[in-house]
Amino acid sequence: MMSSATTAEDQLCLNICSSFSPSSSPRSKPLTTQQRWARKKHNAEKRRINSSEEEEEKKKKRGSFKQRRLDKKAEEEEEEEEEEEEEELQTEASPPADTQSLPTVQTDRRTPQKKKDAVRETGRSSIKTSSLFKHNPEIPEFHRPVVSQLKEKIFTSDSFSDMDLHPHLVATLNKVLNVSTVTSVQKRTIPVLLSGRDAVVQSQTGSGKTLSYAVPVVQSLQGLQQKVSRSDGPLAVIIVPTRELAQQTFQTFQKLLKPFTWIVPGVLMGGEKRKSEKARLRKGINILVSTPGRLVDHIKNTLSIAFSAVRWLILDEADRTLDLGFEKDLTIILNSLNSTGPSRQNVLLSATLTHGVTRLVDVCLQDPVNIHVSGSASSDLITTSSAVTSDPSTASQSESFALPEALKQYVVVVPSKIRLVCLAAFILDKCKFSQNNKLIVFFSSCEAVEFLHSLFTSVLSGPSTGQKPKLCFLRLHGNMKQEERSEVFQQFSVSNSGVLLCTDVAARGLDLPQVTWIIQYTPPTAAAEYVHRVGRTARIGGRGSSLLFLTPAETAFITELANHHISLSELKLLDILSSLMMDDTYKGRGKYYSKSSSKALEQETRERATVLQTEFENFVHSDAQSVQNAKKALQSFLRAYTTYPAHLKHIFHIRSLHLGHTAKSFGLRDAPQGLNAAPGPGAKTHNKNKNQNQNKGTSSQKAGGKRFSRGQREVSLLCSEFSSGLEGAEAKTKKKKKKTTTTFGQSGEEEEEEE
Ligand SMILES: Nc1ncnc2c1ncn2[C@@H]1O[C@H](COP(=O)(O)OP(=O)(O)OP(=O)(O)O)[C@@H](O)[C@H]1O
Repeated sequence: MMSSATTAEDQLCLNICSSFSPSSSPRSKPLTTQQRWARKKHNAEKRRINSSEEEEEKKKKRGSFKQRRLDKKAEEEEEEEEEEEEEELQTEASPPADTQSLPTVQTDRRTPQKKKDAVRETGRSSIKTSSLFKHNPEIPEFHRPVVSQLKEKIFTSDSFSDMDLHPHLVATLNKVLNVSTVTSVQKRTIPVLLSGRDAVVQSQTGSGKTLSYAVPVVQSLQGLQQKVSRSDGPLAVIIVPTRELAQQTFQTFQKLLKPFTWIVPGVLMGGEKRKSEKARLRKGINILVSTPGRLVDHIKNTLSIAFSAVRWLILDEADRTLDLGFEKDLTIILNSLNSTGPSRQNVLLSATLTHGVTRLVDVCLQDPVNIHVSGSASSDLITTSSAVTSDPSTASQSESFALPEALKQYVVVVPSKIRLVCLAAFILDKCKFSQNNKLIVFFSSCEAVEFLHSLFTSVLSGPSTGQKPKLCFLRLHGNMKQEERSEVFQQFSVSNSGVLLCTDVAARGLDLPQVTWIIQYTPPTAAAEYVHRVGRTARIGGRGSSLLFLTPAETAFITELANHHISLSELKLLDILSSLMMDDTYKGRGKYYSKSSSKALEQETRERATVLQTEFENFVHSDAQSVQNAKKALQSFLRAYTTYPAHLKHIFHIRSLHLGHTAKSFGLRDAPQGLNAAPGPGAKTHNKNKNQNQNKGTSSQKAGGKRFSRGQREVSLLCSEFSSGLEGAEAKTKKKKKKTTTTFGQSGEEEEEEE
C-alpha cells in the first residue's frame, strides 16, 4: 500500500511540481510537447512569483519605453493570432443546429466495439463539441482557511498479549488476523467493554474500531461459565448499515472464533435468500451481524428468532443508523430486544458521532463511557472527554472529525461543462500513465454510476496490450443484484489497480486494501459523509489521497469543511487536464502541437479535452438507449441535488445549476427536454423554450409522473436514495403510508416498508 500510494503521490507531484525543475529538459534531446508545456508553466509561475522590484529591474533592462511598446505589440499580435485560431476551432467545432438536438434515432445495432471505433474516428476527424472552455463561470481565487486538523495517534506501544485476553484469542489475533500491536482506540475500548460498561466510541476511519468491540465480545462469550450453545440463540447483535459491511464484519468474527468453535457467528442481510436465513436462525446463531432492514424483516416474520439471551448490542456506524429510513428500523429492533432479554451491554461506534447521536445514547445506553480518541493538531496526546452531551458549545467540538494523518486532501474547482473530461483526465493520469493506482469515485445516484460505468468502459478502457492490462472499471450501487455486488466487492478487494465507481453504499466501514485515491465527483451531503468517503484510503496508518470536485458556485463548501477542521489543498484544472498530453490518444488537429508558446500548449490541452468530450458525446448520441441512460443519470443527479440539507442549500441549490452545462457533464450535447425531475423555477438553461416547460412548476412539480409538493418530493427522493443506495432496491417492497410515532419521540408521516 505504501509503495503504490507513494507512486500516486509522486505522480501527482510530477504533474504539479516537476515542471519547475530547471534540469528537466536536457539540451541534447528535442523537447516533447509535454516538456515544453512544463517549461512554459514553470516560466509563467516564476513570473508570477517575481517581486515587483525584480519586475522593475527587468523592465529597465529591456530598454526604452518605445522598445517595450514594440515588444508588447508583438506579444499581443501573437496572442491575437492564437485567439483567432481558437475561434476558428470553435466555429468549426460547433455542430449544425440539427445535430445538437437530441436524436430520435432508432436503436443502433452495431456491436459495442464497432460503435466505439466509429465514435473514435468521428472524434478525431472533426470536433463536434461546442466550446468547452467558453462561457464558463470564472473559477474564483482559492481561499484556504487556516485550520488545525485534529490528529489521532493510531498505534500504541502495547500488544494484545498485554491485555487480559484468552491466550488462544491472542494467538488468533497474531496469526490469523496478523495484528499484534494494539491501536489507540483498542487500548481505550477493550478494557472498558471487558469491565461491563456501555460505551460510545469515536475514532478516525481505519483505526481498528471493529476489533475494539469484536475482541471483548469474543473474550466475554468464550468465558461464560455455562458454555455457549447454538440453542441459546443470539448473545450478541451487531447492526451495520450496509450489506458489504455486514459481510466484512461477519468474516472478522469468523476469524476470531476459530479457536472457539462452539460459538457460531451468522449474518443476515438484504438480497440473501430469506428461507436459508430462517433455517440458519432456527439452527442457532450466537453472534448475529445484520443490516437493520433485514433484521426487522425477521423480527416480523421469523418465529424462531428470539432475543431472550442477548448480552451485547453493537451499533457500528451509529450516526448512520439515525438517518432517515434506519431510525424506524432501529426503533423496532430496540423494542424487540427490550421486551425480552437480560440486561445487556450497548456500544455505539463511528468515526463521526454527530451530536444528533445523543438521542440514541439516551434511549440505548446506561451511564456510558465516552471514548473520543483525538487530540489537537499540536499535540499527540489522546484525550478522553467525560460525557456525551448535547450542549451546543461542546457539540461543535464533537463535530470536528479527525482524519488519517497521512491522507492528502485536494479539491479541484471545475465548471460543470468541463467536469466529465476533468474526471476522465484524472483517471487516465492515475491509471494509464502510472501504475498500481486503485481509485474509488463517488457519485450521488445509482443511475449516474451505471451510466458513467458504461461510458468510461466504452471510451476510456482501451485495448489491453502485451504489457498493460485494459483499464478496469467496476461499479457498486444499491440497484445491483446481490451476487453481482458481492462479486464486485471481492474483485476490487483483491485487485492491485482499477477504478470503482460507486454510490455512498461504499462510503462507510469498508476495508478495501490498497486504495490510493478517493474521488468525490459529487460532493457529499455532510462533512461527516466526506470523512467516511475519504476514509476508504489511508487506513491503519497507510498513505492515500483524496480529490473533491466542486463547481465555482460550490466553493463555500471548502469553508464548511474547514468548520469541521478539514483542510484541503487545491489542484488546478489545467494541471489535471495536462495529463491528456502524456500520449496522443486524444490529439487534436495538431494546429498547436508544434508551437512552443505556453498559450499554444494550453490551447492544445484544451483541444484535446474537447476531442475527449466529443468522444463522450458521440458515444452518448450514437443510439437512443445511450441518450436515455444519460438523461436518466442527469435526472437522478438533479434529484439528488435537491436533497442537500437546509444549512447547505446556500452552497448546493438546484437553482444555481446551469442545466445545459450540467447536461454536458453527462455527455449530453444540450439540456434535454422533458426531464421528470425538473430542476425548479430558477434553473438556467441555454434554451429558453425548453426552460419554459421546466420552469412551470413552482409549489408542485412532476417527479416520476406523480405530483408532489416540494417538501413531499424531497422526502420521497431521500427515501428512494437511501433504500436503493444503501439497503438494495431489488428487494420487493410494498409501501404504505402510515402515521407512526418513533421511540425517539418524533411523530410524522413516514413510509413503511414491508418486505
Ligand atoms: N491492532 C491492529 N494492528 C494492525 N492492523 C489492525 C489492527 N486493528 C485493526 N487492524 C486493521 O486495520 C484495518 C481497519 O480496521 P477497521 O475496519 O476496524 O477500522 P475502522 O476504525 O472500523 O474504520 P471505519 O471507521 O472506516 O469503519 C483492518 O484491515 C484491520 O484488520
